[in-house]
Amino acid sequence: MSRAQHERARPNPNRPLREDLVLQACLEAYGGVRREGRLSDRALEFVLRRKTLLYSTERRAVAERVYALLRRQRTVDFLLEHSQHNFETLDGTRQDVMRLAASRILHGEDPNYVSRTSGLSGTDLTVLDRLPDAAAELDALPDAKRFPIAASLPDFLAEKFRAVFGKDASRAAEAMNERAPLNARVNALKGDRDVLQARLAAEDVESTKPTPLSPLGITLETRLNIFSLQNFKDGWLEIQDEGSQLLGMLVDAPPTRVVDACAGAGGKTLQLAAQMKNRGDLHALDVDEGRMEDLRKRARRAGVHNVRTQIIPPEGPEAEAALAPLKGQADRVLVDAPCSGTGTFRRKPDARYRLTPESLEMHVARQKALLERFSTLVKPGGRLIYGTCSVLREENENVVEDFLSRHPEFTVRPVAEILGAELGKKVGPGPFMRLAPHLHGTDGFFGAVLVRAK
Ligand SMILES: C[S@@+](CC[C@H](N)C(=O)[O-])C[C@H]1O[C@@H](n2cnc3c(N)ncnc32)[C@H](O)[C@@H]1O
Repeated sequence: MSRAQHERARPNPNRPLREDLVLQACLEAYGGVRREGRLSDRALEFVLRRKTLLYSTERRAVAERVYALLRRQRTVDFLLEHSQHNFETLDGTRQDVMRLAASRILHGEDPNYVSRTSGLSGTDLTVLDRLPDAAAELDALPDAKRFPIAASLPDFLAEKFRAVFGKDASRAAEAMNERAPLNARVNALKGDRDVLQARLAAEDVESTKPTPLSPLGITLETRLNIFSLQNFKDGWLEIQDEGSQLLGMLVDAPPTRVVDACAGAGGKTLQLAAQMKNRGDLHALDVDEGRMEDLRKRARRAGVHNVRTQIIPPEGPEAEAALAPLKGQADRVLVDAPCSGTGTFRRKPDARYRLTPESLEMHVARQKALLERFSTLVKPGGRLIYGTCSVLREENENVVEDFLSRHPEFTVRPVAEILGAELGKKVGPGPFMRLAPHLHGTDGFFGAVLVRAK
């Protein structure tokens, strides 16, 4: 790294932001999501990689502002459309300048400062003065109309949130619109989290505290780039939400034969390898070659060497043939199924706008098919663990119930029997794990443990 690059990467919270550069980068990244259909993290990465002149504080501001707007996109559009009658006919860049400014005000920034720092030549920002009236209009709407707009959810999803959370739907959606904490899991192959906390303190990480539910987790607050920490490079920690850690804990993997059927980039695979104390056979399967490659890199960093990765075809006789050697062989099979991601809106705020009733149906059909296929790998007496990062019943309880109706050889094992009564009660109620940000501070996760008769 050159001295100039090092200087730019060094966080200095007292240096004023160069607002014109920040705004330009925000417009490019937000435009990439809204108009070119890019995923938010990819759009930001794409833009920020080229903005080599931005300081780290400015990069952070760009990411925060774009995410904040994506979280509140429907609300912001309502407010602007009701503050300026011709808003919808303005050119895209002007609209986005106004959206970014309105979102900053909505998130508590001083309106005068926002107006002063948001103007691109020719953009009239007097619209911002009328936002409070539009907000009052929104508040006055009947609840059924107000909720989807205030929560920035598509109508069909707002309805589903009501079905799941009832009178807590607003609180649940609000919590999904907060920034997620930065959580990590200690690599138990290296040591415990007290030791990790001490090591991070020695590396100048400002604050770490234990996560309340997962005994493996810490929440970090730091302006440093996690990936440049020596502890990260040495495999002491993995970035992983606390809810995801709890789902991993449900597997309770013995050091024998375990299958992680939708292993992806290996968030849970590495946790399972640690549960297995690096012994036995851990089969990590996925259809995505790129993610499997990431998994292999992460496994090397974590010092994991009981994992075998296998790319499998997504369906059809080839998929069945690829799985044949594992049929009836596994003590544990984790199906961490692809899903709507409704539990992870805090981290992927744009995901909600891509979801449709049709795509949800597609997820459900695939979840049922995956559970069916991978259940055949469980040996008698073994366990099938089904999980999603969705809060919707369609993808969770209903998929499990559908499976059980066709498979009397499987029965539900209450999660409290795996996690212990105290923790089990916190992640319940009922036999399944059902996590949500407003209740647990985690991402939304579902987990079910099914046991195959001997
Ligand atoms: C929720 S993600 C898994 C996350 C991962 N377990 C972790 O903890 O990081 C779901 C994964 O399922 C994979 N997948 C999709 N269809 C599949 C199939 N037919 N067989 C196996 N994996 C599949 C996707 O590629 C994706 O990586």
